[in-house]
Amino acid sequence: MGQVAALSLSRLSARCWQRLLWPGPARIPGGLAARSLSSMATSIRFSPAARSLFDEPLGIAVQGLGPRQQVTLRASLRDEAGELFEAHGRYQAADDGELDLARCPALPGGSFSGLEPMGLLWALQPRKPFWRLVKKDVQTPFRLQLEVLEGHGDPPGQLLAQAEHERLFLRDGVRRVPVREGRIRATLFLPPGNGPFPGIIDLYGTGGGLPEYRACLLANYGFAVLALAFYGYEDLPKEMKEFHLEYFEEAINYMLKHTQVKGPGVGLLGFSKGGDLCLSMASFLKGITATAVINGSVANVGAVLRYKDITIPPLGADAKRIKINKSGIADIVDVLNNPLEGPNRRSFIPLEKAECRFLFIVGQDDHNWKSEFFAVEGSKHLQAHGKEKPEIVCYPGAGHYIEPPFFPMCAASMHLLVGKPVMWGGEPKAHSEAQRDAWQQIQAFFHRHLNGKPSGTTNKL
Ligand SMILES: CCCCCCCC/C=C/CCCCCCCC(=O)SCCNC(=O)CCNC(=O)[C@H](O)C(C)(C)COP(=O)(O)OP(=O)(O)OC[C@H]1O[C@@H](n2cnc3c(N)ncnc32)[C@H](O)[C@@H]1OP(=O)(O)O
Repeated sequence: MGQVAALSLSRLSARCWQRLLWPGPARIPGGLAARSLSSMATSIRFSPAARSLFDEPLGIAVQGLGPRQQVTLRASLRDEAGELFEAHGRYQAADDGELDLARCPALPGGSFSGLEPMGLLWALQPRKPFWRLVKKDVQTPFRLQLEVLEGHGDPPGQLLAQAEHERLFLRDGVRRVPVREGRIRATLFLPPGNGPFPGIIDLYGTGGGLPEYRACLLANYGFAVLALAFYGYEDLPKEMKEFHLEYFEEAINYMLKHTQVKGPGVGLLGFSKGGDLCLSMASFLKGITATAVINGSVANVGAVLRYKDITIPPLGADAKRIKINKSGIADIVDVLNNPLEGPNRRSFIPLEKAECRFLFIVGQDDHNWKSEFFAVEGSKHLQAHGKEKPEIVCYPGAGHYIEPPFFPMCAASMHLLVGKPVMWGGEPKAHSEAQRDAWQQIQAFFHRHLNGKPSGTTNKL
């Protein structure tokens, strides 16, 4: 093995491989031999070294650069559909030839600028228009590729170093249990050990399928989390026409009967359409202690809701209120009718019937609908009926798709109800900061309200 390889190998950490590419002999006047290897071997250091959880910060540093050398760092990953997501940052090494993203600001001209240690992740953007980063198989990691390129040119200069890092979804010991009990179509994530653990039911919105990634990331923090499908999955209804709360009631009872789920009640976490379903569950069903809604509606939307002899119609909408933004993409923020006006009030969810605590997470630049208006009106409604004031956390500059930390912001994608791409809103940096804070707020809310009683006093259904 050549000297370069030997030198390179000596730098390899046990768990983090990197392929040093011999940059070729330095073009030194007079054709002299290349500079000493040590000055040529650039290396990348991740912390943690080889793998980390997707929602955890990742330390990134580059060593072996020249004093104040200008380089471009290019991050990329391919999702499970093979679609490429990329981001790059322009940097200048310190006087000692080290570049630590925690201490060194990105210069203008990249995907982001300023001191952004995680910018290479949250600024990832797809080559395919209207594509969103989702993780379908949470048992495998995303493989993050990082390249260090000479200079700030476009196209960039020669490759100085590259490395790979795995971004995981399941912490060691967290169990993934498919649930096909009765009509329930779900996946339960259980922390290591026997529990019992505070239980949460996690609902995404319009789109069908069974997104598991938020549920499993949450289970990494000690919750038993049930990712619940409710249409467009296996033998569930194919379309969003009507929902029966009895299906969701079955999921609550499944959780409260589970030996590893702590009673007396579960938490609900709902995003978008999943949010108003959680609010309806909280209003009509028993066994719910805490409900967190991310950019949800306080009116039933998109499909008829039924429970026993009760029917809540979907809030009306008017396609004429669809705007087209300067990029030619649909903006549906005004499409829904006002649930406080006239017959639309029949769609307002009777939150006053709920016996749980509420948390509303709001992206103030949400363009799917008026999430802040919904949260404020929900709060007024609860207080007007003598109920506890809900927690409302608003994030300026955050759009509709508030996901777990470091998911890149999706500015626009196909809205399966509208049948065309829509803009979701948000500004990437503000949206990323909102995701990090919201994730902490949600965990704290559930720990506060689900861990209230010692586990010995639980009374299950
Ligand atoms: C001009 C018409 C006017 C109409 C007037 C307006 C009337 C209607 C308006 C009413 C007002 C609003 C009422 C209700 C609003 C509801 C609010 C919301 O919920 S907004 C959406 C929130 N989204 C989510 O919560 C995500 C939910 N889940 C999913 O998206 C999916 O589970 C999944 C993508 C994570 C995976 O699903 P799966 O079924 O496995 O995916 P599949 O490969 O079958 O793809 C299905 C379909 O989904 C799209 N898709 C898939 N992957 C991606 C991706 N990575 N990025 C972007 N889009 C993706 C894609 O379109 C797929 O369809 P294809 O035909 O295969 O392209």
